[in-house]
Amino acid sequence: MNATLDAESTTGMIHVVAAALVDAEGRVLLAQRPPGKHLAGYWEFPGGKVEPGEDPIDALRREIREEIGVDIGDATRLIAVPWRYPGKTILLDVYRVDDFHGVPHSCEGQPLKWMPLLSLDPDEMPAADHPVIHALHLPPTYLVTPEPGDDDAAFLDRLDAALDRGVRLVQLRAKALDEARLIPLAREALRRVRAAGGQLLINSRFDLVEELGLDGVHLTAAQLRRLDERPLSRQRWVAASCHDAEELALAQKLDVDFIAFAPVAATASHPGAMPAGWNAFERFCAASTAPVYALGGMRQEDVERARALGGQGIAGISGLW
Ligand SMILES: Nc1nc2c([nH]c(=O)n2[C@@H]2O[C@H](COP(=O)(O)OP(=O)(O)OP(=O)(O)O)[C@@H](O)[C@H]2O)c(=O)[nH]1
Ligand SMILES: [Mg+2]
Repeated sequence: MNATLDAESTTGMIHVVAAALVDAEGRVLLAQRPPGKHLAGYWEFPGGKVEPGEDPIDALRREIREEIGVDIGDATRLIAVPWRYPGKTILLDVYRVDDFHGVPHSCEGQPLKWMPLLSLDPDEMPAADHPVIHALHLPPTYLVTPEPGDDDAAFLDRLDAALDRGVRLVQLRAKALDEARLIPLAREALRRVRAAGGQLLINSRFDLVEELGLDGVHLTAAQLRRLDERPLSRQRWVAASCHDAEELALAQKLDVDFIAFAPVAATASHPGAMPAGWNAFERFCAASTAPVYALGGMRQEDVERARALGGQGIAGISGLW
């Protein structure tokens, strides 16, 4: 269940590096864990334990050479998941590798298979890998719409412009609209987001997700306090906003798929809120098992910084709209 780790419990954590090796067709390589080992039979990302004093990237190169006989080029940080199994706590530190030399083959007798990114099946992978699947599916930017004003047509034009710029994950945040306006607006926004190959979540209103065929809900921190179980099936996204470690624990208890941590920097949309800063963002990402977007005062240029600190990317209202 909830695998949030506080500072004390991270001591004794086994640091495991693993590679999501992605080929030119967008397939990812999985290896089956051998009989008799921890989590035998599950399909995992190739990798293994970092040796004492070893640099994680060196460990990744070594493990990938030993296990599947390929040399890796650039490896980009994807997500590090702190996870507690009975009797064993790991930090599953996963890198995405699109650049590798050689044809992967089984060096230790383990079965290998290439899976299309969108067909990864959580049921056949270890629990610590479930957030990694999400991190592979989520884009680096997450657009949160501003409150629609009086002009729906102008709002939808701005949405189209964001989609044209490459935004693929959108949260419709329209808390002030009554249903007579909200429902048709959500339907039209969904049509446009889908036409661009994107996904649309709605703020708060999980009750509308199935009815409108939306891709999920984004919960407020207040909802995290009220709900006692995940409001939607695993087939839909459940995201949440968090401001501190206490809210992270609530989000993880509800098993949310990803998180927006706010406010990282000062933002015009929430002028009274005290920015938490990048150091707090990095600590929050390290404690979270779920992918985390930086929210609050973010601009496109901040994507790399957020990723370098262990985040999924940036979420934004004004900076992406
Ligand atoms: N490589 C890898 N390990 C994972 C993944 N997910 C996950 O929970 N693990 C766990 O992380 C640890 C990886 O360690 P490992 O590959 O070095 O070790 P092992 O258990 O195979 O055996 P060993 O101790 O004989 O080397 C195992 O406990 C494994 O169950 C994953 O996607 N890739
Ligand atoms: Mg291994």
